Amino acid sequence: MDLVPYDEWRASAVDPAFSEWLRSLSEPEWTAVVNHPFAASITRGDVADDDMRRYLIQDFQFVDSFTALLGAAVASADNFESRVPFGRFLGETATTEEKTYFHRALAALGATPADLASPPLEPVTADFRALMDEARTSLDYPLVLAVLSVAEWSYLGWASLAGEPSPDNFVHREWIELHEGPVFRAWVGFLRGELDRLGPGLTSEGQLRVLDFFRRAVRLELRFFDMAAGA
Ligand SMILES: Cc1ncc(C[n+]2csc(CCO)c2C)c(N)n1
Repeated sequence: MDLVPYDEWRASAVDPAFSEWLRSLSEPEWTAVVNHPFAASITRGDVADDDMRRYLIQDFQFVDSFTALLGAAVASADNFESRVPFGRFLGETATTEEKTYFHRALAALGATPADLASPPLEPVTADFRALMDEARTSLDYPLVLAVLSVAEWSYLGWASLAGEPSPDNFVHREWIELHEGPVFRAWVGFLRGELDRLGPGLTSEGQLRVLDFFRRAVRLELRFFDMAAGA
């Protein structure tokens, strides 16, 4: 979508939230991520083991940089109240659930310890890690938020489309469960709320910089699923 400045867009928007400006200006890629055939295949539980293994091996490398970026959010947030949810998420999800899921799922798919420790990176994985490193080293809280929100909000998007029954295979079922439900929804709501709180007060250049990071992250999510689908 065209680059309409936030103040101009807000005047005629149904939902004038800053996060909604970021999302709607990231179309059509946003919708392509949420409705991606690979994600739909996860929700049906019919991704082939070889494809799921390749995706999760690359994603484990993604999650490593993502976890480092959560640390940058703790460090760069503008107040104590905001630091706490990042610290809680780091402790509860990133270091426990996600880690045990990856280890169990990749073992079940026949991956080796080397596949987890230092696999060859696909170009999109390297590019995504570079964007997260750029946000992390900027220590600019709205930029950190932009990249984190895309990762979490877009995953909530496809996982929310999962129907019943859940797949029997735990590799598929738990990957869906990690990305939906009330706790994950509240976490995404918190991230969006932070963007909505801070975005409107940025200069128009600052707002466009946040949009640039947001859009780059959305394009990388799309390329990541394309890679997983073997495209
Ligand atoms: C390419 C890619 N984008 C987003 C996510 C979503 N995600 C990343 S870390 C994390 C927290 C722990 O669940 C979540 C939900 C992903 N896994 N892979």
